[in-house]
Amino acid sequence: MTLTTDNPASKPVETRTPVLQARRLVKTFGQVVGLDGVSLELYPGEVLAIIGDNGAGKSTLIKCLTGAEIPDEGEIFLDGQPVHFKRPQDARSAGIETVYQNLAVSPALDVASNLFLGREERRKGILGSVFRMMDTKGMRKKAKAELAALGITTLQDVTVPVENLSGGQRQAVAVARAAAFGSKVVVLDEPTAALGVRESNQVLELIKNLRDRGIPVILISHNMPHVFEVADRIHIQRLGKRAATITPASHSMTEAVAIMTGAKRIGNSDE
Ligand SMILES: Nc1ncnc2c1ncn2[C@@H]1O[C@H](COP(=O)(O)OP(=O)(O)OP(=O)(O)O)[C@@H](O)[C@H]1O
Repeated sequence: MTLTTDNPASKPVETRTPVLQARRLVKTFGQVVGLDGVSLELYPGEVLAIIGDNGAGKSTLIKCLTGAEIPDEGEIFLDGQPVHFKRPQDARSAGIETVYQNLAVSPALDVASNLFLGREERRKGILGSVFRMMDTKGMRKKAKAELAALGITTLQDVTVPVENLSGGQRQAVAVARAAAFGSKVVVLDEPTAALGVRESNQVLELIKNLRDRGIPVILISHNMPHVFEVADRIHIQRLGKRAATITPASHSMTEAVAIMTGAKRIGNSDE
């Protein structure tokens, strides 16, 4: 990490280019202000958590970053270049993969088919080009390799329909799908919300593996212990603004909650 301390306020200044950056995003819904000038930076090799009370603007922020909403004002940069996503497919094509809580997997399809959903590979030669036959064997082999690379050991058989898997295993498939195929950024919306303790721990390990493989992660979560376990930095949303960006080392969970609710204010907010 490149940090300098020679700015007037003698606060550390980040000199690296963020992988993904938002500058002063504004999004209104009629009279309701969803985002009120929010900035965010995601740096290479980090897990950035976004926390905030209900209605603080977490989902709206993520939607703007992933093409599901178009901000009214503000700018978004990917690898330092301005981007203007009009729909989720634009963000996906640019390498931003999002795993939403509910629509993450197709239950009737097997693990390998889910990993390759929308990117199916055809057989070589005339069987693929004319008869449009899928390269099922090849995709299964690659799916296994991808799961192994992510350290996912709970999915031995990639031919099992996803509806037969546990909640944690399904989430692992969804995350693996987002992480595969050279994605630049993975956004996870409440990935542990519906999971038990053991399954949550597996997903948290998976998030750490993604980061260790060089894929930065944005994690939205209401679960403070999970956030404090995996996040390198924590962006706190409050009333449509960034109230602060902290780290698990700089602040306690109690302080994070106090900032979230407005009981405590600190210097680096956009408010
Ligand atoms: N499509 C929409 N139409 C109208 N208002 C909306 C819409 N989407 C979000 N809002 C409003 O914008 C504000 C921010 O909502 P948002 O869903 O981003 O918050 P959140 O932090 O994700 O909350 P939660 O934790 O409850 O999911 C809220 O006041 C919400 O009611």
